[in-house]
Amino acid sequence: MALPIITPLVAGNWKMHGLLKDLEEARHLQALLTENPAQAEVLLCPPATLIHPMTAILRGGLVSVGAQDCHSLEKGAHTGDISAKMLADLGARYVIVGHSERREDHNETSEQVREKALAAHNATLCAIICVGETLSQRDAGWAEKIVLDQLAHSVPDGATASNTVIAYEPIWAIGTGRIPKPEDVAVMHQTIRDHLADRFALGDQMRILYGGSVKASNAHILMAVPNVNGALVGGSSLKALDFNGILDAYRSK
Ligand SMILES: O=C(CO)COP(=O)(O)O
Repeated sequence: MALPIITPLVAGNWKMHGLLKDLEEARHLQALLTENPAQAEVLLCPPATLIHPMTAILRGGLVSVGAQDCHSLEKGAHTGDISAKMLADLGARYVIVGHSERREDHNETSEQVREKALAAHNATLCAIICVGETLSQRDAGWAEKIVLDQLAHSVPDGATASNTVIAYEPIWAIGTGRIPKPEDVAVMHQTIRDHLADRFALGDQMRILYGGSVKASNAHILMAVPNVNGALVGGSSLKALDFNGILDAYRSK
């Protein structure tokens, strides 16, 4: 059977970095991509404060804008929270949910992540649902079991290849400069693919991103692993030149 053609997604997660002046990096990235396009969809997820001005700068270009979290309800008395509908209203097209930093900092459970992903779908946003194991879980040989459990509870039943992206981010690789062996990435992404293909009609076409210390120097290796359909990038997405270097993995030589 022929393999489905999947358009890769390379997404930058700015986390809690970025002031108005840093929108210059988004503008620069857009210019670099226009000059030398990549065979991938490109996305920046800045802090909520920058979503609206960033969409204004990037309108009509090759870089989309997303958010880093949303509330599971559409509106209500939830001081400080932002709904998926509000993010869509600002021009966001994607929202990251269940990042390990939110699972840790805000005690988010997989069930809450699933509710957020559903809210994203209802607001016509694509949910980037994050999963990943800690180092002690990997060392104990539990990595696949942990990730399968997160997938079972975090990915809502209505997920499709167009409204959902999975990001596998081993927690011990985030911000550490350490990356898993490509063969370990291959095993985990195959495990995720099998789960998606079993559960969803077009699960074989859902994008599965790798995240954790992706940079220009390792992107070619990581992006060539089977079932890796792009990257979720933290630190190396903050500077246009660094992020553009990662996109070289999706440019012809
Ligand atoms: O958490 C990440 C992206 O969501 C990865 O962060 P780093 O690329 O900085 O390791």
